[in-house]
Amino acid sequence: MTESTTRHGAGPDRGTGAVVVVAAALLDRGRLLAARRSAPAELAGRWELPGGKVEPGERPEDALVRELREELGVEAETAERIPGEWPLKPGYVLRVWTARLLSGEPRPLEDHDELRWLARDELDTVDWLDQDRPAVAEAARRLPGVRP
Ligand SMILES: Nc1nc2c([nH]c(=O)n2[C@H]2C[C@H](O)[C@@H](COP(=O)(O)OP(=O)(O)OP(=O)(O)O)O2)c(=O)[nH]1
Repeated sequence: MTESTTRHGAGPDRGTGAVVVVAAALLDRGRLLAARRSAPAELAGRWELPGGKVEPGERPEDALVRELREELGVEAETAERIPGEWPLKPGYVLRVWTARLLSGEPRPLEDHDELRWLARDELDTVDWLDQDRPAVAEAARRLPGVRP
């Protein structure tokens, strides 16, 4: 483990050395949850999939359930890993799972100041972080299509 990953408390991926950020395509009633970041300054105001860094020794799916509990105050379960891995800032990669709500209504408790449930035809209405756009496009394929 490098000094920087120790300092941040996040676990590097054993294969690549990159810190894995796990994020949820939380799907409910045909919509996807988008979350607006409140910090850090360079990301504030942009929208993302809720999640966070995997801690050392933690399974990614467990990290995601924990992050959704901490950030949104909900119980959720992961469903399907969305194939692929997307680079974030140097040394960080994003992996995404679809997730289902088990209980609670998401609230922006940490890291976010607004949440929105978006249907497939509404996904372009928020300003996604550039690095999230490919993952969001993949997640969108799991949403029901627009009705004619
Ligand atoms: N959660 C999340 N983070 C993302 C996304 N896209 C993206 O670039 N990031 C960046 C923002 C942060 O630099 C990093 C994740 O950090 P975080 O602040 O959400 O993680 P965390 O909850 O574990 O935070 P902390 O313990 O460091 O406070 O990845 C995304 O879709 N979801």
